[in-house]
Amino acid sequence: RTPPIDFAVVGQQKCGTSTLWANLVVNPAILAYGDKKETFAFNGDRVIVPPRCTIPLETYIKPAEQQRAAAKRPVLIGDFTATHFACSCCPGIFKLLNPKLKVIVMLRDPIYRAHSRFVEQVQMKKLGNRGYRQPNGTEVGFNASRGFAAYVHWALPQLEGCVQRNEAGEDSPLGRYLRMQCYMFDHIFGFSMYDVFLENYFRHFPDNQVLVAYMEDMAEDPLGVIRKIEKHLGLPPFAYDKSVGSAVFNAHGGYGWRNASASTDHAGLEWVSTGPADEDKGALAEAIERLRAFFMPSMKRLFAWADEGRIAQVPAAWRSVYGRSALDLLLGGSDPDAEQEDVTQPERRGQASSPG
Ligand SMILES: Nc1ncnc2c1ncn2[C@@H]1O[C@H](COP(=O)(O)OS(=O)(=O)O)[C@@H](OP(=O)(O)O)[C@H]1O
Repeated sequence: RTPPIDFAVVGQQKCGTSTLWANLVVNPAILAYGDKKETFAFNGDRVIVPPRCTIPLETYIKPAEQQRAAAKRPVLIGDFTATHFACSCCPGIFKLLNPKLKVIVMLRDPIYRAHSRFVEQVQMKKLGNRGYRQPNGTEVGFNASRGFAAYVHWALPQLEGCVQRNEAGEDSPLGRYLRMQCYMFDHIFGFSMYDVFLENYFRHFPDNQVLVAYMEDMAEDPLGVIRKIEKHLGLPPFAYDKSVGSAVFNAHGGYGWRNASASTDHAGLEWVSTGPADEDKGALAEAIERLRAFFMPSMKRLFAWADEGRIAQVPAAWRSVYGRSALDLLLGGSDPDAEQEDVTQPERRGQASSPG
């Protein structure tokens, strides 16, 4: 039996997956499952615990088989649901569906990703509410008008508390699973804990079936990223239109998977204000420093995997932001190779512009 899907772009949510989808589906050798971006087949948009891995798989397999037959040409079918990354049971289901599945993970600076999701959820008036038929996530009860910095202080203690409570399991499979669930309850910060979710995929798939790409690289060299993906999928290079990379999809100010903004007038790495509370630069700087410390251990694991060749080399800016703690700097002195960025000034990070 031919597996229903050949590849899956599993996320991460808010890391440029819509742009990737819009660019890739131009290639006649590629079909998006169901001809749409998100299937949400095994995980929803927000806090879904447990995710939907118990759906009758037949309902997923049959439409894919029909789509393949209807194509009347050899195609690779891919599921582009960006929330399948932060999903405890998804890799297991995918492995069942296709043990040779090619997995693609797109990542982005974790603070920018979190901020992008925060802005989107505030603008869509969803932040702070409980999703339909979903359990209480970390955000529930938070008054979104209090701004990003306040959300950091609201959410991080909850995440840290959850992880601490479950640290007794240490490295046991149960301990790891419980800690992953902590992060699944917060689609703002928890979903940026990339190492935990990547490790979950590595537990089910060999390294060479998992390609990790970066939004920062896509912003700089879109065709370069597409070529890497084609290679990963075993496809020859396709002659894309010159317009590839000239648009950014699903960006703030123009949400929608099919909604394109010109990349010349829109930088994806942009710090956006959601209201008066976000104008307090001191509070923002303190919150960002807290986030940097929060993500640092996770990011250092990614750096180690990149150095071991398990994943592609991370964007250089990540190392200067997350590579060294204040203590490292104090004890180790300055690193002449690492350009130190002042992460307390969000407008100086990447191509960010000043809040407000
Ligand atoms: N090429 C390129 N360069 C820079 N930035 C880019 C690019 N492509 C996508 N983006 C930014 O990615 C964010 C949308 O990510 P997703 O499409 O994965 O979002 S979603 O999960 O489908 O909701 C969204 O970020 P924000 O605008 O900060 O919200 C996009 O602007």
